[in-house]
Amino acid sequence: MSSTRDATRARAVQWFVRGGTLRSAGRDPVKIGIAPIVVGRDPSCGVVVDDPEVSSTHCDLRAEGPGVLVRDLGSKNGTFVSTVRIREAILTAACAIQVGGSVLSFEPLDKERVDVGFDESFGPLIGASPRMRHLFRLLREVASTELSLLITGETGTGKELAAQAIHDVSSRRGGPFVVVDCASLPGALAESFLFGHERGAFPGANERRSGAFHEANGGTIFLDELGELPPDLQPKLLRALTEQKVKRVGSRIYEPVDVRIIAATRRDLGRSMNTGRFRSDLFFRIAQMRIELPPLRERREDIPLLVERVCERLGCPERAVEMVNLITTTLGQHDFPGNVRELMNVTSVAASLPPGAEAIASILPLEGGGDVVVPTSAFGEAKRSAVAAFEQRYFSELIRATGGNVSEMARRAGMERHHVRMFLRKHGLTAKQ
Ligand SMILES: Nc1ncnc2c1ncn2[C@@H]1O[C@H](COP(=O)(O)OP(=O)(O)OP(=O)(O)O)[C@@H](O)[C@H]1O
Repeated sequence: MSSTRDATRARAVQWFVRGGTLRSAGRDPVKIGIAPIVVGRDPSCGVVVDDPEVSSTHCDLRAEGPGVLVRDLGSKNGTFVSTVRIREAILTAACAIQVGGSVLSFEPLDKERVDVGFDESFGPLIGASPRMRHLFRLLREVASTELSLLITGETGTGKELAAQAIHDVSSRRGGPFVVVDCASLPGALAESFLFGHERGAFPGANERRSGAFHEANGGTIFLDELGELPPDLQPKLLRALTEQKVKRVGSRIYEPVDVRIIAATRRDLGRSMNTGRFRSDLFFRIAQMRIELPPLRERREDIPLLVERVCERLGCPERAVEMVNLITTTLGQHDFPGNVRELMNVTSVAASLPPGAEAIASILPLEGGGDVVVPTSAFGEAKRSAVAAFEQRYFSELIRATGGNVSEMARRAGMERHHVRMFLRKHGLTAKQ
């Protein structure tokens, strides 16, 4: 470990999580560990509840540090913990969980130490937190299999990077890695884009074309934003995955393809399944293994390592200590909605200014600017007004720093352009100066 790292990072800690046991009538108890267990009516769920009032994917449970996190997945009739309807809750004591007309009983287990290993990277992904180190171990294990994977996580958590890294160490690394953004599939041509077409299949189809699945033959196809896949394509994709064969538009012949699927989504697909937007059979076919990339705010221990990496990349490793101190003190409470992308952008901008420059402080998304908090109003109200003041300052400063260029603002903030515009509208700010 380098001296810079010694100076900026705490040493590795062990990770303790507290799981539990879930019992349902007539079934063996199920142990809840770090991997999420879905409760629902769908036969592929980890805990199947045969009750018409239970949604196909009703809720899920997984072990976290303090206890078991239970989340309702947008079920029709709700999830209740000891008669209280919840969206999510941490269970630390024995309780009853009601789903539809059925009651499951939960019992916590003692805390268990999770073997997280010492690797602080997997390909280009880095992280020092126990959660990320545990994930790197998991990624290494699944990379050597042929399982299809679903990677979930907020924007900027490294989903695409993880998919590419898995491909790069898998036995398919000699083959292609083809990225398909399901959110921008070209309308009526989406099927042809994925599976190809025959000459004359539709107006403008002047020649026979291969699709993304043909291009990925022998390699990996990465389906980004899977939740946006148009509903009419979902059964066709399911068939392609199940049979490992695809049919070009305008053809009757199924051609074999040898492709591994990795998909990613920011959208909560549990909710999409319950509203009928996403097919549960396709979900369970793709999510043979699920990988969840945690938001940066839940693994702040990663910040120093990521900041160091940016300084190294920019060719100024000697500024790592200064940057880590600056960012951890100034952004200690910041939620990082743009996650690692946002942190890396903020660090790059700050490190590109001369040491000690006053401008550094002004480009950081300051947390209330160090204002003294006087608790004169209720917490919720005080927090709302502090957040609103922060947003106002952050976006005003961003307009100033970028000359009002929305694409640049989105890049620096680690957000989509439409989110930037939403904040500008909310605070009556105008982009172009
Ligand atoms: N753990 C990490 N280590 C190093 N770099 C990371 C890590 N996580 C994210 N990044 C960086 O953050 C940026 C965003 O990563 P990526 O595009 O993989 O995120 P994503 O989750 O796919 O985002 P989106 O949902 O917005 O497409 C990239 O520049 C990537 O290099």
